[in-house]
Amino acid sequence: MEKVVLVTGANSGIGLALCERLLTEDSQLLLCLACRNMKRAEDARSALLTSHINAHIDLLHLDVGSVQSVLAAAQELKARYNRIDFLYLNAGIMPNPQVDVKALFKGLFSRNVINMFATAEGLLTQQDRLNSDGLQEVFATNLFGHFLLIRELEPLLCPGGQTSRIVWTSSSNARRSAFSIEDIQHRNGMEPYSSSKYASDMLSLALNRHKNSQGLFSSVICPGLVMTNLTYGILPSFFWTLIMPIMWLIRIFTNTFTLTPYNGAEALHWLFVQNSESLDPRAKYHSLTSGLGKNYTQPQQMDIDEQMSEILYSKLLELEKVVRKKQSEGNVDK
Ligand SMILES: NC(=O)C1=CN([C@@H]2O[C@H](COP(=O)(O)OP(=O)(O)OC[C@H]3O[C@@H](n4cnc5c(N)ncnc54)[C@H](OP(=O)(O)O)[C@@H]3O)[C@@H](O)[C@H]2O)C=CC1
Ligand SMILES: CC(C)=CCC[C@@H](C)[C@H]1CC[C@H]2C3=C(CC[C@]12C)[C@@]1(C)CCC(=O)[C@@H](C)[C@@H]1CC3
Repeated sequence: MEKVVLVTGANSGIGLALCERLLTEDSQLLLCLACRNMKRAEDARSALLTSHINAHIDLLHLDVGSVQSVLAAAQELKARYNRIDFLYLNAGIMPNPQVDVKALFKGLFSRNVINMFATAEGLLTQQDRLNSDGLQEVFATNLFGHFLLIRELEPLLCPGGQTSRIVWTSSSNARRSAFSIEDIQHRNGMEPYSSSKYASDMLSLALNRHKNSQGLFSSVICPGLVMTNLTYGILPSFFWTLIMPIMWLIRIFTNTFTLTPYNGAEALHWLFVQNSESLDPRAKYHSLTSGLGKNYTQPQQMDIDEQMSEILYSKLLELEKVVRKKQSEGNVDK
């Protein structure tokens, strides 16, 4: 039976590279590209079809940052498919990033330099805003929209007698100290990206606890530092051009500088070919590239508190109720 695979944020960067790799791995795949911009989705589909002429590629309009769009997309998916084998939750944003140049230079001459290049700890802040649903945009896009999608797709993800898999594109930038259980949307801080990725790590653990018995397994990965639209948005383009040779040089010494989307998608692809029983729910699977350019995947234990992940899960369920109520009231008003 052909596998049904859905990828969010599939039209560029790591998501698009993943699609390319999945089609090479399994030509029978039924691949669905879930994107917020249909022109970009069409272009991605055409690009994939040039190297995989007979591939079965569907498109779906999905803005994960919008409650209404997630609910409509889920309805459409339930009409189209009777199960989903793999759900890759890859769409993500890092709006208005600011690099702390002083901390960068200080870090360059410290013993922490390798960790700084791997995680950007202490280097990055972002300016977030409220979206039209009244949610913080980074939280809504990177975490909550995906949570709502999972909840809506439960009938397709837990069909009974079969296993399904969820894979989150998280980050090594996910940090416990950037997250507060009192402020899960990160309304009050300057590191919404780090907070949202830490929340996705915790949610994955909670999902495993609640859903493994129904055949649903969740994992998280970090693609390493990859040059994509997201990273190009962090510094002016002339600066990237200037430091690109340095980046490739650093790559010889740090395996986390995967740099290309193909390399960054390594752990996502690796998980596709693993059995669900062999997965560790507490591990983050890292895409790594050696100095000689060899790709591999390595698990690393996550710094997660079981109890806090359970509280986060309950808070997300509560928020789900609130947004659903708001949504149905909005529909009645129309
Ligand atoms: N690049 C890196 O070094 C790292 C990236 N990551 C994570 O990898 C994932 C992919 O990012 P990357 O490939 O780097 O960057 P890209 O910007 O190339 O890809 C992000 C994708 O997400 C889509 N997207 C953004 N917002 C929404 C939305 N509201 N609804 C639907 N789709 C949306 C984008 O669509 P559109 O083209 O329309 O904007 C795009 O297809 C992200 O989750 C990111 O956090 C993690 C660690 C490191
Ligand atoms: C090479 C020199 C001299 C400067 C570049 C410095 C930073 C711009 C760069 C250092 C570490 C990078 C990094 C990311 C972005 C760019 C850096 C801050 C990420 C935060 C990108 C998104 C992620 O999710 C992380 C895993 C990356 C971690 C490292």
